[in-house]
Amino acid sequence: MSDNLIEIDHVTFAYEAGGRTILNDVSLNFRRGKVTAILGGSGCGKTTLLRLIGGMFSVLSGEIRFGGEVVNAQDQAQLYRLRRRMGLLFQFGALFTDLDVFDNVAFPLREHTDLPEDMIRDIVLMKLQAVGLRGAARLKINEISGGMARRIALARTVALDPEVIMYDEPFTGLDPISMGVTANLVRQLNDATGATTLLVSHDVQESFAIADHVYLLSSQGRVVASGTPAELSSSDDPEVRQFIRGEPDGPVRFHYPADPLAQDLGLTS
Ligand SMILES: Nc1ncnc2c1ncn2[C@@H]1O[C@H](COP(=O)(O)OP(=O)(O)OP(=O)(O)O)[C@@H](O)[C@H]1O
Repeated sequence: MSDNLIEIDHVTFAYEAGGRTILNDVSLNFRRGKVTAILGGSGCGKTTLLRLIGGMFSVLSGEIRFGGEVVNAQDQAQLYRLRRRMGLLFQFGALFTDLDVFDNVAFPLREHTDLPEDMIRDIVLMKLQAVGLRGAARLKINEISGGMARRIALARTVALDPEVIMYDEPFTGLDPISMGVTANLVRQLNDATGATTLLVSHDVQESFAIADHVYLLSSQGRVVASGTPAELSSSDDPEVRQFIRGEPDGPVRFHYPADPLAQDLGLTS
């Protein structure tokens, strides 16, 4: 059995035929049992990568393999089967506001399994326990904070014990304490369940704190660097350093390409 649960092998992708290339010959491996972070600026194709792993679109070239099986966006039966093994938490993973906390976490279990209600109850309480919110089981969604909502969404994502848990920007919009709590939970859920975690983020600090391995994507849809957080932190590559330190200008330019300002303002003769 390969060490990698998911392999992205020389993948090129555009949303429309002949349209802008979003991912440009990228290769990434996601090791079983590890937390791998995919970092990069806004619009570089991080979410797109998760969608491709989920088989929502077909790649133009290259291959995506999940557990050795080529993900084929055209094969609906295969996708249904594969997606059952994936937990996907998209940005602001919405909770159902007409259900309470307990029923939100129970939802995927009721929807996708024939488990009896007493077993569902035990699983839900265990998942809520794992995120520290068992005591909040009967609260309504409008009674909980944003940080709690994120933790409940995590509990719901792992309800079916997925082999891979994919998080898209799980830290967005959280205060620093909730962010730290959420980051630790992502790590703990990975380690406690033996799952493989993919974490898409542009938050360097939180991602580096919990990831085993990091990929940095460029705005051209290429892998700029990969390594452990320590390796990337000590990188001499100017683009890596710019991203990690959050510097506004560097190899990645602040200004979109333009004619000289003076020329645009009509100040040159
Ligand atoms: N359904 C779609 N159809 C066409 N273009 C899309 C679609 N979804 C995303 N894009 C474009 O693909 C590019 C990559 O988007 P993507 O959401 O993958 O980036 P990202 O790195 O996740 O960004 P962010 O950090 O802002 O979420 C963007 O330029 C976006 O406008």
